[in-house]
Amino acid sequence: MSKSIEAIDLDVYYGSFLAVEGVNVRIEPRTVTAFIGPSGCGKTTFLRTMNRMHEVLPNATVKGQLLLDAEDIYASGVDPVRVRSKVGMVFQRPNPFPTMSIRDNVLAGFKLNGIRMGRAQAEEITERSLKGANLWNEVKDRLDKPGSGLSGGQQQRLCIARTIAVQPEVILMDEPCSALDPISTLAVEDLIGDLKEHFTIVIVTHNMQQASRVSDKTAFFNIAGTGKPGKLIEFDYTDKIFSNPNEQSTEDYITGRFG
Ligand SMILES: Nc1ncnc2c1ncn2[C@@H]1O[C@H](COP(=O)(O)OP(=O)(O)OP(=O)(O)O)[C@@H](O)[C@H]1O
Repeated sequence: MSKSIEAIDLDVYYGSFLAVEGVNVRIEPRTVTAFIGPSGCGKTTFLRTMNRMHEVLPNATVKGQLLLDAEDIYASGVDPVRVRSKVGMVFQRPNPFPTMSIRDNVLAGFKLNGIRMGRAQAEEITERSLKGANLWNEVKDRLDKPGSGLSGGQQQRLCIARTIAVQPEVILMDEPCSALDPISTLAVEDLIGDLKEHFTIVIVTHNMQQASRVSDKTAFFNIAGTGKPGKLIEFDYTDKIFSNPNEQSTEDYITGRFG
């Protein structure tokens, strides 16, 4: 079941430094949302608040609310580990566990959480997740081989299989194609289109073509200068952002005038 995400007056800090200020945004279930904006405007920082990864850093804090459907994930008593099992994350560089087999990589989320399962269930989850990541046909005959033996694009799809294996509701992707060649990038972009049938997806990207190809809505973040907080400037349908944005700074950014 994919879920909506809503930020209400969200401020994000590293110690006393306010990195992102006053974000209000509502992301609908089963949509793809792209975060765009110049370097340092807080895209990754905000993304990492959505599964409570931000607070893993010392003195990193958040003010405001972040609702997953109706539940504030920052309310007292909420277990961040449970949040992270519902809100999965795919990183810039494919990071399969190098010595683990392809199968064990897919099942790693269960093993790390001490969840045991029988062989039949393990096989079922492996096949379902690899099919869901458009990787099954390429690896079904070598499930016992190490994940590190795959190409970069295959490794990234293996990481996506590992993420969807635990059946999250939201998938966060931080520049998931920046380390991939154009063919692998297209494979991952196609996959994102398939995944949104089941998941709510948020993707940080520096690639304007990619944002316009894969996303339903786009959030443009900007920063007034070094040391100033990043802010969400405009959030709208991707077609609108790329054809007729409301804000001059959005237009300047997407037409390459800065950033
Ligand atoms: N671990 C950290 N400690 C302190 N400040 C940080 C840390 N990570 C990021 N920042 C600061 O927070 C601000 C936002 O950074 P962030 O990486 O979120 O921006 P971004 O928009 O994702 O940039 P990029 O497009 O370059 O990845 C920047 O001023 C950055 O220097």
